[in-house]
Amino acid sequence: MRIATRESPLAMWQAEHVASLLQAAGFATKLVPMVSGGDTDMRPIDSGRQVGVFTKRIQQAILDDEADIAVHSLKDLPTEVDPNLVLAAVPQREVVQDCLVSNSQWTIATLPEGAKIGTGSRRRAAQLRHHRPDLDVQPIRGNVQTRLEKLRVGEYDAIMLASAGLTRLQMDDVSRVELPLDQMLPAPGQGALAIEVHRDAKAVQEMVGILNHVPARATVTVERTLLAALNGGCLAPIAAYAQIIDDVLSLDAVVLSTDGTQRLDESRSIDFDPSQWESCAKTLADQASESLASRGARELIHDTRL
Ligand SMILES: NCc1[nH]cc(CCC(=O)O)c1CC(=O)O
Repeated sequence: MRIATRESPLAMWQAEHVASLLQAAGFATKLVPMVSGGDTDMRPIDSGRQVGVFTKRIQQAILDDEADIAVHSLKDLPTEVDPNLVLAAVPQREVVQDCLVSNSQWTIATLPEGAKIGTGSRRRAAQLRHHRPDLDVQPIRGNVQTRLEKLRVGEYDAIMLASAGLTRLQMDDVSRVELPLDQMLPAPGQGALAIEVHRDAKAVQEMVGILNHVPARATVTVERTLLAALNGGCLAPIAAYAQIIDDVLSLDAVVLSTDGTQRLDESRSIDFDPSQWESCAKTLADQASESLASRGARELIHDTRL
């Protein structure tokens, strides 16, 4: 099984993780590393570029038969699907939270007045500004290691990252504070992996299907359906986190203005039936997106500045 992946350390870890799961199931694997446009172009991520900067090159490898499966961070995968590809599996999800990384274990509450915070994410920026309008939020680019280096040399007082990335890279020595979900709700799909396969490669789809985790698949489907319904794209200040606890599928979602002054939130739940996971997920997402849209969510996210 040829596995297409980006070359960044995090992407390589993720691909190796999927490879080891497939090996444990008896399949031989081979990594096919490649460089995506998102890795070479260091402009802020939304300055006139299309969505999918991290995923297109990897997807192309499947379409060109250079690889059998593509491993992505699900969060980076655009909600618009390529008709020639199928999402064959979403493995069990890891820690979903974001964290604040600084040399002083700062929390959102204890950050010094006017501190300079690095993030490329409007979702993170807006939630942070909502709590702390005094902070100076500035763009940052590059992979996890590059960002940590910028923090180390003092370009920023703190940066925000997904905890999943630091956990996967075993960066336990990095001084960070996990942010509570009620202050910093994650991006749709954060902490989950996505495995895409060619539409026609039915045998590969079936093999990879053993890695699919129905609760993970259902929860990310809720989050991504909501994002798509609000025309969000991966860059919008939309946060969503779905969970299944005791056969109840629940969703928390937040939509903000970029400056953080306006904030709409939504929480709802429905009974979860694993055999109907897709319709449960879509029903919950539709109810939530209608509620948010009726309160002006689509108008809020038009502003594309950081
Ligand atoms: N956009 C980059 C990206 N894509 C996925 C992750 C982290 C891993 C994950 O969320 O699954 C990251 C880095 C970050 O947000 O800190």
